[in-house]
Amino acid sequence: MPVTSDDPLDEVLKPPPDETLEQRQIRLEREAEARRVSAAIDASIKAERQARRKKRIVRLLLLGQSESGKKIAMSFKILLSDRSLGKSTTLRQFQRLYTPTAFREERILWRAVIQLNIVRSIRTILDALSHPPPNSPYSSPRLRSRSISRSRPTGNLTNSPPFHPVTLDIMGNSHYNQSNGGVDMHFSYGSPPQYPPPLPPQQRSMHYNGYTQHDEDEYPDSDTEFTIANYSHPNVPGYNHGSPRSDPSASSTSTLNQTPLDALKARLAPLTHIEALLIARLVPPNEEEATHLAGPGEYQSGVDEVPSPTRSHFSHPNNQHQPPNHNGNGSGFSPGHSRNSSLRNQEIFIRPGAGWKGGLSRARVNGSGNIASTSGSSQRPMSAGNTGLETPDEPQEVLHACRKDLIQLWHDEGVREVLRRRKIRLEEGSGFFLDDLERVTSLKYMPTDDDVLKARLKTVGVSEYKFEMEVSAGRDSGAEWRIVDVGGSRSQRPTWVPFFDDVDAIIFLAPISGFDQVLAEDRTVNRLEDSVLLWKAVCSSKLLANVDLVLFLNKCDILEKKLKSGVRLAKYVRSYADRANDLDSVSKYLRGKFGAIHREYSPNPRKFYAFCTSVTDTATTAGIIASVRDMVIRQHLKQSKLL
Ligand SMILES: Nc1nc2c(ncn2[C@@H]2O[C@H](COP(=O)(O)OP(=O)(O)OP(=O)(O)O)[C@@H](O)[C@H]2O)c(=O)[nH]1
Ligand SMILES: [Mg+2]
Repeated sequence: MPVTSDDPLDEVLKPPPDETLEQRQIRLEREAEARRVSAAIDASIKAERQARRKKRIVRLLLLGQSESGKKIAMSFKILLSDRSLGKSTTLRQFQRLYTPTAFREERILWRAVIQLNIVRSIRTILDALSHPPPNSPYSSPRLRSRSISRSRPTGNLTNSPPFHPVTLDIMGNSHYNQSNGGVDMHFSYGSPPQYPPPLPPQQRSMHYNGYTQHDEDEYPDSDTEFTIANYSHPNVPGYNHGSPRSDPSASSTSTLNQTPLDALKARLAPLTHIEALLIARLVPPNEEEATHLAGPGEYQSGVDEVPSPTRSHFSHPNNQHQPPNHNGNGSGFSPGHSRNSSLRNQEIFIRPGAGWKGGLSRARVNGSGNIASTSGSSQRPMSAGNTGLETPDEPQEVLHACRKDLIQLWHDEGVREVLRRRKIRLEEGSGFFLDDLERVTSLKYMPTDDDVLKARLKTVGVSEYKFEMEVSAGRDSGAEWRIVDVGGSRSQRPTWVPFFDDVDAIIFLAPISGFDQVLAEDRTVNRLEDSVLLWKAVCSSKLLANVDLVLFLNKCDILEKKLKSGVRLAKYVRSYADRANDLDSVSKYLRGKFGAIHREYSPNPRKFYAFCTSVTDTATTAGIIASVRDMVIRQHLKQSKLL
């Protein structure tokens, strides 16, 4: 009696009813061969699985996803609050340390980013010169009156942003609340900010008072009271403006007259073309979003704190004031293409991954090279090298041709005065290369390691970078690292959630130098406060309850400069009171605060590791990254019961 089966495949696969002996023989041989191949595949899969088990995979998530976790994997995530605080720089540090060859070979690709950083800095200066503050150098009567009319306070708050008690969820989304109590992420402000602020600048503050205030000592409680000042700095002469003579190549520190200045601006007009060219090179053609042009506020931290009239011009597309252009009294820059001019405000960004590098690489090797793969050890750009003898490209040639004017502009005393009055502190911001113009505009310029770490390219999205350790690191040698980098701005934070799963450790970066600045995306929120809130959210997350947290209190180098220049933390964090205003005391205090939050908000007790970092500093960061790596590996091995 024939055996019946429910499987429709049986019907299809069964031998034909009129099969001859010869056909049967062939069929059986084929089936035997298929079984042999299948067994070989099974064996190979098994061997691969065993090999993967033996091979350690270190997953470093810059707020990104680890893999399934089925295999024995070292995985930890780097969680970074806010934007521009060093996630991508930390990633680059890992690459520099553990895949130095790949890092070196890719340095040339960063030249385009650095060129764009320079062009953007220059545009910031020229934009500022186009709208100089009243009675400052270069303010013609006409410009002066325009500037004054733009900068007058409105005298009423009808244009003020809504201002309510706010709850920040773990993703940084604000939820406005009617009440102020109960939930641990609530905080409130005592008074709304005035907007725009009155001129001339004067100290104005709003109070953040979300928690009970205590006197703190070495281990303060987690309640931090912030006073958010919208003017960040006292008018300390020379603050963050560097010395005009700091670049030995400076040809003069005199103030240009208006006419030579106009001539100089005209000579810099080709930078408009270069800017468009660089954007086209860096951004894939179909990435419409990423072609937005940056405005100054996005990459100079100095203006973030002041919602000045200049900023409001940049912030509101409908502002009556026309963007400057090279035909009028403008900066000499125009967007260089037909995009909406309001987009000039936005910082250029890339999707993470090496797509932009792939594009540049292809351009350089005429289509034959491609490093679109994110693997640091595979498919390197064929023409990349570290000889310093790279063929100069068009942007480099233009920058080289403009170098004297660029240097003169940057070292001009009148220009410095305008920047000072506008509170534009390029030196403090990201992607600052103007003190190195002589070097970086040379025709044979090859970015150094430090240059690559200093370069600024905003991240949007999530991407995993894989690389094999080139450098033997004890137990770590041969491990595969997977680092996921993400965009850190508030709008990007919802993309983090899926990556919270299956994590061994988190590195959280808090840019503590931002204590006197506000978020670009929400100018009612102090940057440090935002980090504190996000830290609380991460600590209290049940999803992450068993994950060890590592805290990087980052940008300590900028913090130190700020404190030394006379900016007092106590002005912004009232509970800091009359403690010493130096790096040691401030970092110790903030470390204590973050540690206390960690203790108070963690669902389960866990270890707390904190480091004061300047992740652009190669020497100090190397040691810190090595400690973190060892700690994570130890912890992982412990958990895997392999230790
Ligand atoms: N001086 C100083 N600059 C830093 C430090 N960390 C990062 N930077 C600079 O700050 C800028 C922003 O750093 P990124 O690493 O791009 O910031 P991010 O967190 O990836 O920012 P998004 O991509 O916007 O989320 C870069 O130009 C860095 O060189 C630091 O500790 N000190
Ligand atoms: Mg980034």
